[in-house]
Amino acid sequence: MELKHVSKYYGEGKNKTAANKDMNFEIEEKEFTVIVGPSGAGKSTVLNLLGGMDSPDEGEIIIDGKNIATYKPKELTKYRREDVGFIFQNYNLIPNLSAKENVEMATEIANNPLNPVEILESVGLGHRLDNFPAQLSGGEQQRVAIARAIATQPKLLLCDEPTGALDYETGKRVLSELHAAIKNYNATVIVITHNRAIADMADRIIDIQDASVRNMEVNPQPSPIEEIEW
Ligand SMILES: Nc1ncnc2c1ncn2[C@@H]1O[C@H](COP(=O)(O)OP(=O)(O)OP(=O)(O)O)[C@@H](O)[C@H]1O
Repeated sequence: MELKHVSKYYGEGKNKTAANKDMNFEIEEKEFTVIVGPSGAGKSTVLNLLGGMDSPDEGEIIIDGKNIATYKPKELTKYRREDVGFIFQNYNLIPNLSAKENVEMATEIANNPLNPVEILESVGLGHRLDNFPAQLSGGEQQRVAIARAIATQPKLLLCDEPTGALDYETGKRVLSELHAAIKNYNATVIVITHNRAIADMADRIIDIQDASVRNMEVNPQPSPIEEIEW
């Protein structure tokens, strides 16, 4: 995928600010990419653009040879539903649905979904199928969110601070499950993080500052997750 001269503005007149300004980068398929940068730099904005939750004001976003920046709302909905999985810091589960029902929310509208029970078992939650989010730990809730996101095998897994609310060990487990999606079904994974240590496990590190790409590095030897410490 490639971003070419992407800009996104918020506000009008003298309040107009660029959340993304002439943003350019490329990501190869099946890579684990980490986006780092200070608060307010424009990381979530670019993730939302990649996920078709919003459209840029300028530039092109090329995914699988298609420029999604030109998509109409209906095409964007289809793209989000079929090609993208989202993971958020605060899990975003539906409180009054069980773990299994939360995953079924995604699989019921998908074309080739995995089995919700099997996918929950694969993230170690086979014994938690009927529990509600409030009955689960933070790490367990995030693993339900991962199960929900990967149950439709999206090409693109977009994660906004997925370990931000988790302790060290649980954070590592969540990262390892996100990484497994690359091997398991050829996903491309992009993770926003404030934790630069996570960059050691990435194939690619994109550093965003002041709404633009400050630096991009390809990591020739990503470390196994078990070896990363922070
Ligand atoms: N919906 C919006 N309306 C107005 N301004 C916005 C909106 N979304 C983002 N911004 C502004 O755009 C800039 C970039 O925000 P963004 O959320 O992308 O940063 P971020 O790097 O993800 O920050 P953080 O690490 O704190 O989440 C900020 O100045 C923010 O205030």
